[in-house]
Amino acid sequence: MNFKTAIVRREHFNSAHRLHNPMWPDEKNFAVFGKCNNPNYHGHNYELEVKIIGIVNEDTGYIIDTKYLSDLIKEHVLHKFDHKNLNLDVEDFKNLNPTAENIAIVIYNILRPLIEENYELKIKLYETRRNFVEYPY
Ligand SMILES: Nc1nc2c(c(=O)[nH]1)N=C([C@H](O)[C@H](O)COP(=O)(O)OP(=O)(O)OP(=O)(O)O)CN2
Repeated sequence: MNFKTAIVRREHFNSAHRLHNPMWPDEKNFAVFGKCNNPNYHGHNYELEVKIIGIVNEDTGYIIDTKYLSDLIKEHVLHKFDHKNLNLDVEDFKNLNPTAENIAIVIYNILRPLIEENYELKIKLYETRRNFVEYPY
């Protein structure tokens, strides 16, 4: 039996950030990013959904063990991002604006090499209850 199915693991992390383009003057940064450009930074309670799509293994009934997936996310993503200032503490954002889009892409690029090639990986990241990003789309 070849059942292509998706399994999703949800995790969360809390991070501070500031949206800012260092190539622009302060006025333009404020005009584009508004309150998200506040130099004092601000925090979000991010909700992360990691979706793995693949064939269900006939022996286990699993696509991937959610405990294993959770441990991967914790070790490689949450450990780096949780209770951190993304702009100041996380190397991936030293030269990259930590928008929800860029955070989702960074998370995908961290996890992709850790997931078997024959599985699809999709990231959904909620920055607020009403704003979320999906990558790849
Ligand atoms: N395309 C993007 N637009 C915005 C991003 C982003 O990452 N990508 N980020 C922000 C702010 O950082 C923040 O997420 C917005 O916060 P807020 O305006 O408070 O959003 P809420 O949904 O909670 O509030 P509303 O009252 O519903 O607007 C802005 N844009």
